[in-house]
Amino acid sequence: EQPEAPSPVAAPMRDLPWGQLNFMQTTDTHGWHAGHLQEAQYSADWGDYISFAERMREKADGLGADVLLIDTGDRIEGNGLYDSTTPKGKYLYDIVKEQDIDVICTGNHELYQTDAADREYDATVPNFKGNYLASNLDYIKPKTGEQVPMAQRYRKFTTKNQGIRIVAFGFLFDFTGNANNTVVQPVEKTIKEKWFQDAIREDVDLFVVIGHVTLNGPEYKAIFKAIRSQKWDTPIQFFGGHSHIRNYAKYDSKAYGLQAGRYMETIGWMSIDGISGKGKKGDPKELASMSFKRRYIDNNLFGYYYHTGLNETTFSTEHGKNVSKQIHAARKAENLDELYGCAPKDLWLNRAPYPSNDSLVTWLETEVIPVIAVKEDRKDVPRLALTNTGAMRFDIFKGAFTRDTTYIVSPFVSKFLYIKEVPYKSAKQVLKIINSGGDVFAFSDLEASSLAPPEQIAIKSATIAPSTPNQNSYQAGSQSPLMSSSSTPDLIPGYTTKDAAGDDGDDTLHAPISFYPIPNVVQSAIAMPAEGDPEKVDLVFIDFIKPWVLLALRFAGQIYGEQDVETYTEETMTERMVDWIRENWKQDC
Ligand SMILES: O=c1ccn([C@@H]2O[C@H](COP(=O)(O)O)[C@@H](O)[C@H]2O)c(=O)[nH]1
Repeated sequence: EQPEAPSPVAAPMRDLPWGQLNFMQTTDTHGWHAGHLQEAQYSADWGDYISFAERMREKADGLGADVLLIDTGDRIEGNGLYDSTTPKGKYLYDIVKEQDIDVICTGNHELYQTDAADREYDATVPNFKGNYLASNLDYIKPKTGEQVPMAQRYRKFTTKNQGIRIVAFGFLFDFTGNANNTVVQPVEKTIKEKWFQDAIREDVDLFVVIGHVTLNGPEYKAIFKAIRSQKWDTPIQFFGGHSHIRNYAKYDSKAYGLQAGRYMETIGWMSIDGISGKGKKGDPKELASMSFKRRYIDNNLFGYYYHTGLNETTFSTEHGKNVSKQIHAARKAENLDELYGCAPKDLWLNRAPYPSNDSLVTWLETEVIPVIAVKEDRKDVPRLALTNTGAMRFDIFKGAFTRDTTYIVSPFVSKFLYIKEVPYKSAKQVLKIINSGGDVFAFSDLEASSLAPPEQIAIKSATIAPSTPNQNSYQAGSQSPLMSSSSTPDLIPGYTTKDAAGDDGDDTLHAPISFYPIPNVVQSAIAMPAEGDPEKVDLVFIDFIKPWVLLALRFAGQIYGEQDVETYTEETMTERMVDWIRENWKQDC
């Protein structure tokens, strides 16, 4: 772990179930490869994860079992380690490549910006040659304009110890927000292609479908149906991503899906037993009693010690230690701990109700945007300024707000745009129309709900936890074996996942935390007349939501097009937010 990371947390644990074939999954890491430096529960870094994987593989060799590593994309955007450098990801690609990942694919974040997609093709694909799969994604070469597969479409391989024959695919959900140097082909279309139809007819022991795809979305349903149409009985293991949650799905008695959360908080663990290997047909009795089991591992060193049976002296491998050093050197070189201001209290993205004093969204809407959404030559013009809430990615904790925190909270490069002098009666309807996300958007490609943070895709209503101990009351110490909850009153707050297999998936017992839904967009009314409504306003909005704003305006009776939209600020919202923090928060925490 990084020297500045807090010590891991003592908590009751559940063991990992082992099978013939075991998987470890990361997804939506978003550059958090240094781990969480303000949360002890998730404080292990990518170097520790490398040590963990190496130790688990040693253990598997001893047991004659196999361990495969999976990563399902969105490795970038959302942390200073990626976003603070020029070019972005100056150190990240070399850090990520140190992990020995068996099957890896692309997320939507690798594709929003042209340069990020270029780097994916030029660095990550060759770094994981043969293991990087792009079943429905093409890249357009900048020099020739030639459209080529981003990486190979699928992979056929046999596991080392059990000789399990696998065909693996790597998908991306039907994403449409990609820059124009990539082409995402809808999954429904891809599964009709000859190469896919041939691949699902291969004689294998297991299909592994990884993807930056939610487990319960239409894409995996279609792939499951396609495979089952040819192989009614072959086991299928899906790995998902994108919605940032811990999740598990059952498609049938031999087809399951796992999704390992977000931001290096979770390492997903999946074990399969009763599978036929070494090309054997398998004992029908054994096959009938196949078992699929899952765990969500909290990413911290004490958990890693617990699961490997090792300790501070014996756990880390030289390789893992070197990668931790590499991360530390990168963080220092980029001065990621530079203090921008001291947050006076915790501000929660989803863990406090909106609106409320503890809501990060309320803070943005009422304190920050009214000050930063300003264009000097129009500063007195009444205006409505809108941003999507998904532009914010993480909570702000009381205390140091650093260069690193900036990108953790707001990594995007969006600027403010505006449409001049929009009739107020129409402009004021935009917020409501986008937030209700109703019929207006039903007939377009524009899902209004995708403007909120991704966690909200899966969780629609508030989950209110009974009062939990203060997070700051963490006690460092060693983790103890699982005991009944009545004998462990001091659980620390964290994930208490309920999924398709029940509520015993988390490796660490936590006290539950609350989750509150937030709107898709929020609005600040600025420089409004002291009395009455203005006739016209400038409608200011973050560039990411332009298509939604134009459509909502149309529904509100005003036809505007691209030609009517002008630049409002030269700086990004993130840059202006940092200026606000420097000016408004103390410098001495
Ligand atoms: O420029 C951008 C890009 C994305 N967003 C928000 O992020 C989510 C997607 O996040 P995932 O991690 O891929 O799930 C998108 O729906 C937007 O809400 C943004 O605000 N600006």
